[in-house]
Amino acid sequence: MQRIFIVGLGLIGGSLIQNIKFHHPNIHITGYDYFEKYSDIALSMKIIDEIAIDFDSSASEADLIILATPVQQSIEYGKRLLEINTKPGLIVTDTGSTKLGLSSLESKLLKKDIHLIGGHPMAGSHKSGVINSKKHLFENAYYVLIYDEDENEAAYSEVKNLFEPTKAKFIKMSAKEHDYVTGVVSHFPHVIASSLIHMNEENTQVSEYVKTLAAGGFRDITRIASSNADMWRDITLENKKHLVTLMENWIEQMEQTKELIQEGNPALIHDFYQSAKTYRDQLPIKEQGALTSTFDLYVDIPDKPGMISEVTRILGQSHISITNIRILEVREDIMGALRLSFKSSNDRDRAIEALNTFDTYTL
Ligand SMILES: NC(=O)C1=CN([C@@H]2O[C@H](COP(=O)(O)OP(=O)(O)OC[C@H]3O[C@@H](n4cnc5c(N)ncnc54)[C@H](O)[C@@H]3O)[C@@H](O)[C@H]2O)C=CC1
Ligand SMILES: O=C(O)C(=O)Cc1ccc(O)cc1
Repeated sequence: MQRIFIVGLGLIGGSLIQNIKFHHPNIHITGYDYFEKYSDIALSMKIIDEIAIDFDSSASEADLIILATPVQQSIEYGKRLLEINTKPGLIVTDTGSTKLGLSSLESKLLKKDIHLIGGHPMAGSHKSGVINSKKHLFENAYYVLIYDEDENEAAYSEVKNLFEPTKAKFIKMSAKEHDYVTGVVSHFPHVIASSLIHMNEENTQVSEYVKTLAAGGFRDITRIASSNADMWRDITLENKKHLVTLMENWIEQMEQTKELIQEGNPALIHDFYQSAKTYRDQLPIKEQGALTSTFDLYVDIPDKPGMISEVTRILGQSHISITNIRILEVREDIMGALRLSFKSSNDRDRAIEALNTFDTYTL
């Protein structure tokens, strides 16, 4: 493979291409973004070799195209490929959070000797843009790959081999199953997170403290409401059918929950929380997944002077970089916890070892 064309130089496109550039410096990478400034940034970061003048000319020279734009834009580019001249055996993959729309073009593209392998790296962040991209972003995350046609098997292996150094865990799935599952685990929770924020804002009319006291758990559960609205508009439109069904289920469940609260039976209310806790506690949350993008480590620190600098000193001595540090729940009379973020699981493992005189834990 000699030439890759990446369309959409944002968080995901930027991260993927950084990884490819690092492991395959000889592959020529052309980049294109709707906003010129993002192409300029990507060029200055040296993660692309050249900025495309337009989609058509760079697409016609490419051996592999990566579509990393909001999903509806990627579908438009997929359709455009049916209209223009492309190299024989061209491979196309995307990074979109929904898969059915683009994958429905697979057989048409195949007739033009274009091999579509849908892709969805199930890792990311509420932060967008090439500036936040990093080559480790997909380490240990699930990466869904999608194709239907037997003739696309070789292209599937090629895409998988190219992305293997990301250290993602590849799963092959149908587009239909993918859109249903991600609707449940990712898209619908985004709707709820944004709705909770709207609810908070409406209630500030009753008391301003609703905003002031919105910390801790409320911030955790609504973090993803800070995501890019263009991206979530497209995901919502593309996965509308599942989202409407999930919303109906949710409304029904909320009705039952309302009755549970109105009835006020302590044992049943306890069971409501306990059964949720039991199920959540056995989710595979230790692994990097769609809900985490950094490798966090919690360190218990006695509330006495110098403990935080002691932790950072030990890590510094062991040459382990911290990407973020946050102090949680430190009050005068209790132990505090430090949340340290690392860029890879390896760094976190080394930190656990280096901090062996402290109690450390991961969630
Ligand atoms: N953010 C996340 O956590 C994840 C996002 N995805 C998917 O990856 C894709 C990209 O998402 P991000 O990188 O997060 O978004 P982003 O907003 O960071 O980057 C998207 C880039 O595409 C550019 N763009 C928009 N329309 C364009 C067009 N018509 N032509 C060329 N460039 C265009 C934007 O200017 C932007 O630079 C989306 O389809 C999203 O659903 C997948 C996994 C995780
Ligand atoms: O910010 C988060 O934790 C996310 O939810 C990241 C994310 C966003 C979109 C995807 O398709 C997959 C992962």
